[in-house]
Amino acid sequence: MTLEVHRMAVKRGDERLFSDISFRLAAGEALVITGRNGTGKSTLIRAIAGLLPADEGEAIVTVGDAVCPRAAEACHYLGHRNAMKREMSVEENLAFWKRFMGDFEGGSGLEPEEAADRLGLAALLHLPFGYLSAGQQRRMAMAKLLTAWRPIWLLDEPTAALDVQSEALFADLMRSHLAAGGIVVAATHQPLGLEAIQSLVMQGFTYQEELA
Ligand SMILES: Nc1ncnc2c1ncn2[C@@H]1O[C@H](COP(=O)(O)OP(=O)(O)OP(=O)(O)O)[C@@H](O)[C@H]1O
Repeated sequence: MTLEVHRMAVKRGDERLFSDISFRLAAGEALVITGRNGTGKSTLIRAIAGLLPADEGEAIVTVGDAVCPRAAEACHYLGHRNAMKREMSVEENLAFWKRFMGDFEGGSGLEPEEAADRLGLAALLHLPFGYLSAGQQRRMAMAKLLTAWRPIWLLDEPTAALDVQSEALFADLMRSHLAAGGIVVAATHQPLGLEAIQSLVMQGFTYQEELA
């Protein structure tokens, strides 16, 4: 499979934040988006996820020779916020996301217990999400990625609030995802611990692309 972002431009309000953003990733490849605050990293991730309209250009997902009619359906978005209900238990939150997201063709997600276990937090499944520490909450949000198979992970500052061990755990999860034929696009100010990743530096209205 491939993810191709073709000459994308996005406006917020009346202002065009960036234009002519293009890149192509194949199965097993990762891209890190960096750049100063406010240059549009989150906006680009959200536009690829289909959560914001592109002013120009588009994200195209192909599986084999076929173009996916709705690219967003191949994507799993993890934003700044964890997107979990504080009053519901961790298990209920993960079960909701599993049902809501569903699996994309070619894979199947884990049960909530197993996903939480992968993040080393199975013992907290019965607790309301709001009782967890900030780092535990972020790890549970990562468990969400495992409950439904979506080949393209779109991650916005995924490792914020994580300790060193959790960062390493998440790097392992990303490596497994890539090894299973997934694609990772991450906006981050911190190193992700992945080898041989592509890099896109947002520079406001212009940008430069380089291979790390
Ligand atoms: N709804 C909106 N209307 C107008 N401008 C907006 C809106 N939402 C965001 N912006 C502006 O768009 C710009 C890009 O925001 P974005 O969150 O994409 O930046 P970022 O590169 O991810 O920043 P950071 O590194 O701080 O997370 C910012 O200047 C922000 O103020």
